[in-house]
Amino acid sequence: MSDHRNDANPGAADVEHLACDVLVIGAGGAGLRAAVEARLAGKSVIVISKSLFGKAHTVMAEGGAAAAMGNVNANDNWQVHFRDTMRGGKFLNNYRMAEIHAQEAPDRIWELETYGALFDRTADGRISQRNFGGHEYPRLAHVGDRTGLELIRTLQQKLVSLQQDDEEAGEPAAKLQVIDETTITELFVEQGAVKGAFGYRRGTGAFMAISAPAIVLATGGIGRSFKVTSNSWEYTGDGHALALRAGASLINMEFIQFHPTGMVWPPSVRGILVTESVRGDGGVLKNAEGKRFMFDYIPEVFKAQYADNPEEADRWYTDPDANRRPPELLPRDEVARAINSEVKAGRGSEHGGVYLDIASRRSAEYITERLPSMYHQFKELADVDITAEPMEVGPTCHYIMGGVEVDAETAASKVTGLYAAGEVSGGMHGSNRLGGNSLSDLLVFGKRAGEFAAEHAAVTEPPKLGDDEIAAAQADALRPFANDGENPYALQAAMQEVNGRLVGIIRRAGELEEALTELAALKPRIDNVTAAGGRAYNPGWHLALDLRNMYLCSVATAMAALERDESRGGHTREDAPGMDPQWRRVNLVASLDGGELALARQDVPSMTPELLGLFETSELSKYMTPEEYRSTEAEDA
Ligand SMILES: Cc1cc2nc3c(=O)[nH]c(=O)nc-3n(C[C@H](O)[C@H](O)[C@H](O)COP(=O)(O)OP(=O)(O)OC[C@H]3O[C@@H](n4cnc5c(N)ncnc54)[C@H](O)[C@@H]3O)c2cc1C
Repeated sequence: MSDHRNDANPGAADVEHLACDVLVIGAGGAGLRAAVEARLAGKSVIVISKSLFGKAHTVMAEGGAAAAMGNVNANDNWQVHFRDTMRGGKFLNNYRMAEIHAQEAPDRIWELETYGALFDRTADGRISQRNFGGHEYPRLAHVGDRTGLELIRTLQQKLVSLQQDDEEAGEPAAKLQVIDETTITELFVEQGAVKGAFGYRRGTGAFMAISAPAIVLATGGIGRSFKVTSNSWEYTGDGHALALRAGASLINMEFIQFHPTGMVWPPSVRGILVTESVRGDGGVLKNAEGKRFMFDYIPEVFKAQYADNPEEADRWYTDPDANRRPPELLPRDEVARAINSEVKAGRGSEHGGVYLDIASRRSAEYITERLPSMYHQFKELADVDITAEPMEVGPTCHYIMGGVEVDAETAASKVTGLYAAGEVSGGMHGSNRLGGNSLSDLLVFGKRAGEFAAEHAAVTEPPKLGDDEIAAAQADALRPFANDGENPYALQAAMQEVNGRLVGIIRRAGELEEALTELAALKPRIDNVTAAGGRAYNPGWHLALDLRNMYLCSVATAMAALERDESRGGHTREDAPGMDPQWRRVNLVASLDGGELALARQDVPSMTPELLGLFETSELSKYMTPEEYRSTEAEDA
């Protein structure tokens, strides 16, 4: 290895140059599905991944992928899935995305089996589907509680098969390269269109510039901006920030999902996810007094669908058509708030959570067969045998509903040639995502992003990157070595502390203002963050570069959370409880204006009469203004 890689001041020659038709940033489900589609369209593709290939969040997904295949309950269909998704998102969803998602998810799941996936089966040999919060029927296609592993394994296998098809290039992977352990730090843009990206190899610190007329962002979420999170180290909002800096917009960044059940003990594992499948398969939540408390927290809008007594709730598992669902399976925002309230009222568990009990309700064989990863996770990390004793759980930052504003049909952002799919995109889930809807979202819109990125590349001249812009990106990446400020870990901890204390599950206007002031005070410190040592294997330097992305996302979230003075889905304002129908018509759109974040209000597009007709007027009236749902009645008539 040449010694330049430890040099904090290399010259412009120290940059590896690559080119392709479609550059995919991120190798989770969305990125890999996009890459498959773009390659199938005949385009050359490069996939970049910050972590090891195969180690994206998608691989961690446990519960399953939601798709209305109707295998377990024949009453299920795309219209019911669409309704559930809109209800879960409290009707703020981009309705067209929710419609496309519900319609196309079954095909994307079946297609995966043609790529080699094998989902668990029903007794009659069809793909099995399990219950999950907010889904009216069993809908999650799954492989035990390791569904994401099967998804990633299959997509990787498909990529490898596509790498074998290019004899003319001489090198099998020439037209479908995967470059892992590489972080993209900047996008190159000219006259409103993307033309490439800049990054560095994490192992060596070597720089890379890739020219491409079409780029798909598939970088996942922002969880690492919070201390207690189910997200792993690489989720620092890079794609969100890259999009902003390139001129794209982010919508609804105030909506962050705190999953109700993360581990709370021991401290070293706090935040690690406890899958919702535990509740889907019969687990119930109890407080320190042994009370099954969720019956006390069923909101008015959900009373028709959720049982108000344990007998009916338990009967639902064997006879879902004649009984209402257990309240433990309310959408995640409701359950997380309920747990928060129990703990606050002094009825929490020993370590500040509540109890999740499946041991007293299902046999040990059932638990170890249905939830093998959970069994091992608790045994190894907490020395708890979940077949014999309850788990201690509490809310953990899990998913961001906000993200890059995209066109529903094409996944295109506002910047020409820039597409976004998966968790980095916004709109699909409205104010709250239903469990299982992310894996299906990333398959449906990953495919679309790949398809339309390939289409754009086909009609666009290969771009050229200028030496000056590459040198500027390189100088930005090297700045932490020349700075004389603070350690990046201390700054990340400070930012996490502000977000956790002031922008968490329950928010108040005064605290959000305080958060914005405290974040602003962090800005010059982040600009002056210092990296010590050389460029090879230097996680401190990597974090120093990630910090500015976390900062932009944190400010966008706090600004939007302050502006939206109502409570909806993953945004709860103690000083503005309840949903306001006027706010249901508003998306908050963040963009950069002269380097500063600016927020604008934008109308939520109205649903078509056909889609509105899928709901009872009595339900629409809980979310919409009278003019909105009455105009529907008039159109229907
Ligand atoms: C523990 C856990 C369990 C979950 N269970 C479920 C479930 O059962 N069902 C469900 O629907 N959802 C589930 N989710 C959510 C779901 O897994 C994620 O939302 C989804 O996988 C995101 O997929 P993605 O393709 O958008 O991004 P990811 O899978 O998160 O992949 C992002 C990729 O981008 C790369 N990347 C990031 N930044 C950069 C950069 N700057 N440069 C280059 N590469 C970059 C990363 O390295 C990674 O390869 C779960 C999430 C977690 C954390």
